[in-house]
Amino acid sequence: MSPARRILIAGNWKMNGLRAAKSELRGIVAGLDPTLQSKVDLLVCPPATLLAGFAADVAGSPIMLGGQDCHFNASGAHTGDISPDMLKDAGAVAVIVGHSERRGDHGEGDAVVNAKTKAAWRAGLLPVVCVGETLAERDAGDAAAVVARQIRQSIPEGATAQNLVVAYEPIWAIGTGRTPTPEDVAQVHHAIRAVLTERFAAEAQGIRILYGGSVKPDNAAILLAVPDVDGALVGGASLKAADFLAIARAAI
Ligand SMILES: O=C(CO)COP(=O)(O)O
Repeated sequence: MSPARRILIAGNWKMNGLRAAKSELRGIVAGLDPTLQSKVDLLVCPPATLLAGFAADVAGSPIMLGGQDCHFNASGAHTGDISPDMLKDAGAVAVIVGHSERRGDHGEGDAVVNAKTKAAWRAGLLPVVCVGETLAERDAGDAAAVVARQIRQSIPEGATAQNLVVAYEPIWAIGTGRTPTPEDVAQVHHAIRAVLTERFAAEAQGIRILYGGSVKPDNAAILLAVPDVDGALVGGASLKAADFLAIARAAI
């Protein structure tokens, strides 16, 4: 972690959470002590159905809300899709794009992720662009190369330290309880920083790169201490306020 980059702990609730889950959000708001607030940014990405209802609960707190995906158009005939402008209108300040579950379940390639990133920018949202290799790619020794290619193709020109967050999520580590070694995480994050530097020069030093994939309270400190890891994108463990806060505390 460079002191120039503020730690970001983001929770991706995925397709989990009914209105009653508001109690967890309230638990996060209540658990934010001054030390945590001064050192860590917190982002909660609930299902889109909960965003507008959650906005009132985070008002006046530094907790940010985000969407989990967006369409690349601002509006139009796209049944079932949600535009970045709609997310913003509902209270989001950020949006996850290119999550491997979107890439896998919905066939979204780098070009679509690139278009969604631009759409997020147009709406004034902070995109969290996800990249990560499959187990076969990791076993073939291609993890860094695959991720570098995704970074080159998924991130449009014009990225800055303020308008982009990258999340490295090895697909085989998501929801499995398996994580890469700190050395493996360091190698891929270093490769990501190198490609960002090649493309965005000095701006790259300020772009936050999160690690995601089976981050839990008991492994968070080790993962967050890895060089070039500037925070975490947390799935399952973000659903409980106590776990999410424990991960955030492990970062400081
Ligand atoms: O995909 C993830 C976050 O976007 C990671 O999920 P888990 O933390 O449940 O492995």
